[in-house]
Amino acid sequence: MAPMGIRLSPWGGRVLPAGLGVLYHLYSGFLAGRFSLFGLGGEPAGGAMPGCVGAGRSPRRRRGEARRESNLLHEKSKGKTREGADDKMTSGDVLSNRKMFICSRPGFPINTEEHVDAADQEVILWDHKIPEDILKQVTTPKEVPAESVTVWIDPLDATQEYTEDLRKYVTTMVCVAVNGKPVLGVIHKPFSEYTAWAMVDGGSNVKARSSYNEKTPRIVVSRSHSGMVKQVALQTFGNQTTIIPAGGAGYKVLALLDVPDKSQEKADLYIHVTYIKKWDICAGNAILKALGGHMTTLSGEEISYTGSDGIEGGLLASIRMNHQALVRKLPDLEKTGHK
Ligand SMILES: Nc1ncnc2c1ncn2[C@@H]1O[C@H](COP(=O)(O)O)[C@@H](OP(=O)(O)O)[C@H]1O
Ligand SMILES: [Mg+2]
Repeated sequence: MAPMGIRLSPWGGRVLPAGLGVLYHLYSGFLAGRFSLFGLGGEPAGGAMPGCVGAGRSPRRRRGEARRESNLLHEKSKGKTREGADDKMTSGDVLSNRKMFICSRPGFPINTEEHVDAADQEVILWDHKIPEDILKQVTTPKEVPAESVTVWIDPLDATQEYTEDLRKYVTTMVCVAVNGKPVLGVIHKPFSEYTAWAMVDGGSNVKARSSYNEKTPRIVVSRSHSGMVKQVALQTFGNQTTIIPAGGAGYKVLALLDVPDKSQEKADLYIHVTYIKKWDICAGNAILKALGGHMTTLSGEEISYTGSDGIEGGLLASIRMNHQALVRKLPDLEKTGHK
């Protein structure tokens, strides 16, 4: 098939093809290729690029890796979080955001972490072919009205850790929500080239582990936006509980799953107590939901992926556990002053 532009208008309001398009890019090496260019700081390898697949395998990728080794990240602060931490951004965030936005531009509202110039006319070429291994997994195609779809993109999760060269925490994420409910999530680890995806009532390439420790769980928490999470975890589950500080919301959801990547730590629960943005959590929420798990606020409310960018009520993620029983165990953060 001749290469086509990335505009997905031919797909109309069908969420399945839009989601599969995202998967296509991940599997084709697109994101890995773009990520390797993060150190370049200037123009990404666009223009004559033969397509998303080619980008993943080009000599530019090797040059980009060399630059990454030299630490040319063009790090800056976008401002402060509510808790006063630097809200960091690098050229990696910007370049990844631009490529993911353009490559996913389907005519739906897209919420991305970084700003995209509306006048940016770059065209990414791809042939709209979905690999067989993905197609055969998606068992129940769905058609939904375009107005009900929102897409959330986190072009580089764990930016703080990326600036510290803690690459194992870094992911890129895409999520499709329908009527605010997370339906399709993709979490990609560009530095180990591992991708997890799952679609609610559809397919997945990742599963839950066979057992979890509900009584004295290992709890994965933020290392850079922790707030009072350790106190909350220990107060709820006792001093025997193991706390695993880690970067990135994508990494922390993967910690709950059966992920073959060697650099991935394993945990039984993911708890976050401070404010967090929806592009950080939508993909993980969709994957957990598709696999029978849960991601809610700390008071057990479902998170709606429409409207505001962030959530105030903290986060509890679990799989193969009695989620509502866990919610009941947690203290009321407003009352205990742990917020
Ligand atoms: N209090 C807060 N305010 C704003 N963003 C927050 C936050 N707590 C966590 N996040 C964001 O959520 C993601 C996971 O955080 P953490 O690693 O601390 O668990 C990071 O996303 P980015 O790296 O995409 O900015 C981080 O910036
Ligand atoms: Mg993020």
